[in-house]
Amino acid sequence: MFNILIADPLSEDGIQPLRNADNMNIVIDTNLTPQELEEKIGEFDALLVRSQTQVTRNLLSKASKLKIIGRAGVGVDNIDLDAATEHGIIVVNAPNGNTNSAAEHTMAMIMALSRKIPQAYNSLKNRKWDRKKYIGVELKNKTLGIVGLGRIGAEVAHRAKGQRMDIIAYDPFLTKEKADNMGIGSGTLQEVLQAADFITIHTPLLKDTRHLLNTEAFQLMKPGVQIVNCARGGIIDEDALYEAIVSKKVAGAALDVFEEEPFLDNKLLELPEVIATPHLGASTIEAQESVAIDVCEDVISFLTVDSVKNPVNLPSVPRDVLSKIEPYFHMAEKLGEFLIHLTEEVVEEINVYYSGELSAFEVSPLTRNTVKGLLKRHLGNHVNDVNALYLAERRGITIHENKTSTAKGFTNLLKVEIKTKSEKRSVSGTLLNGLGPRFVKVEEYSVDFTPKGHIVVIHHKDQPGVIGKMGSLLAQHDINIATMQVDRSDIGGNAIMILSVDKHMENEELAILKSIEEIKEVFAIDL
Ligand SMILES: NC(=O)C1=CN([C@@H]2O[C@H](COP(=O)(O)OP(=O)(O)OC[C@H]3O[C@@H](n4cnc5c(N)ncnc54)[C@H](O)[C@@H]3O)[C@@H](O)[C@H]2O)C=CC1
Ligand SMILES: O=C(O)CCC(=O)C(=O)O
Repeated sequence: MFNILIADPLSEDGIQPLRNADNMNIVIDTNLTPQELEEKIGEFDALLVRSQTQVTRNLLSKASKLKIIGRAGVGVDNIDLDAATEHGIIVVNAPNGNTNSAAEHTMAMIMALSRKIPQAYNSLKNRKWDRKKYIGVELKNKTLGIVGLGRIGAEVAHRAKGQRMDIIAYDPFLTKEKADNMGIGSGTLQEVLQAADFITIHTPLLKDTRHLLNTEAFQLMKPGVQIVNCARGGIIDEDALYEAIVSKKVAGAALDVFEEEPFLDNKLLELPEVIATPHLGASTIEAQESVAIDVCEDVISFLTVDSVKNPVNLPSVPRDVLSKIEPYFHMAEKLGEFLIHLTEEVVEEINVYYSGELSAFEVSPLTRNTVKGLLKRHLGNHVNDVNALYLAERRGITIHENKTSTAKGFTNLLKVEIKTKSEKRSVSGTLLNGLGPRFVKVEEYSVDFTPKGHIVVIHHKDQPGVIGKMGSLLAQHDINIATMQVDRSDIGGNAIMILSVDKHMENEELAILKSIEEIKEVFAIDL
């Protein structure tokens, strides 16, 4: 049974997939104080939130069972992603479900701002019939500057064109060609700020976008510019905006989001030029249902079959690519698990080589699995796909991915190599159609065995009688050899023996093998 905590209000229809799934114990508690949440979080496998609950490093340090955080929405700035990654907790969001609603809300804000609708409404409510005070401006032929042309920014552009506005956008990923195809202009941030009559922000809140609109940015703008923020508080420096409005540089601002949320007081609200909503961009029945369904489906899928559609702290791999590389996941992990047992030294470097058909794919999930397998020996089950690379990096291990299209006789080959201060060890595996994974090389030796069960790797001198001695010693200890592979560098040179035996080899049994003069190294690996 998985315990799921829903800590912010989610659409009841949207959480139906969770209610319908087997083994899910759902607790809905949207009134927990941060302290209460900290006390409870240790019981839960999954946490579902919107933008209100702050998922801090401190909270995550108490979340000993937590495997997944679902953010029913886009922005994940209320979740400490680094801490989640370090704890091996996957974060998923719902990037598409509220795009329309946020774009529609932005358009509603632009129109309400341009015609001073909230101010006029308030005045009328106060029984004043004032037609002179609330003269607005048309949107037609005005320039809308869009900062951040992702999903929502692009939807706003389409809608604003319907209002016959001219659009100019800035986004680090916006090419001239893409802008031309959308029938909009593009420019640098400075050009957009200088050209626009209305400016709307649609970036995430990141280190680079914090206070993107600050005093210097306001100075670049046209006098009388109007500002809309339906993205995140903090992208606009609220003090600078306040000054820009008081000095009449900015004629008006429509804000759905604020530096501090929720709040009871904010000096911007004292200004008649400011209209505001309490973070309602995604607050529609459709958006709430859609984002809740998306995260619930990912939570179920993660807890039951370990796959997700919208990971935030894992690379997202297209479904068709995933279906091609998925069969290699198990082998990648086993290669790592096997290889780490061939050294007692500190690993400094991991090289993963993808050859043959594998080289055509996005393989980073396989590298993660390999590193997970490598680290598991010393870090246990605490290491997973989410934190494997982070944990390796923190230990100063460098990781390289290499690809070649030829696979030396195999259709696909995955080779993993580790380097320590004084050693270099490697193992290669291939996936045989219908036969599953086979390990085909250990260091320079050609072998062929299934990475399963109790494996013994023996480095020895190529000399008559070694195999016999070893076989009889194992027999004396009632250890049955199931399979045996032997290869050598040259006659009388170094050789390797890979045994698969029927039981786990105890240290004393390994010591007996090591006592054979021609045997140089023995490793026992349980896969
Ligand atoms: N008010 C509300 O209720 C809602 C707010 N949002 C906010 O809207 C934001 C945008 O959402 P989406 O469009 O879905 O995200 P998105 O990821 O599709 O688009 C964000 C765009 O911002 C661009 N960007 C990043 N840094 C930039 C910079 N320094 N200057 C210019 N552009 C930059 C990115 O390249 C990307 O194209 C989200 O981060 C979220 O915080 C989203 C939904 C509802
Ligand atoms: O959960 C909400 O209502 C806020 C939505 C939002 O801000 C987002 O998706 O980034």
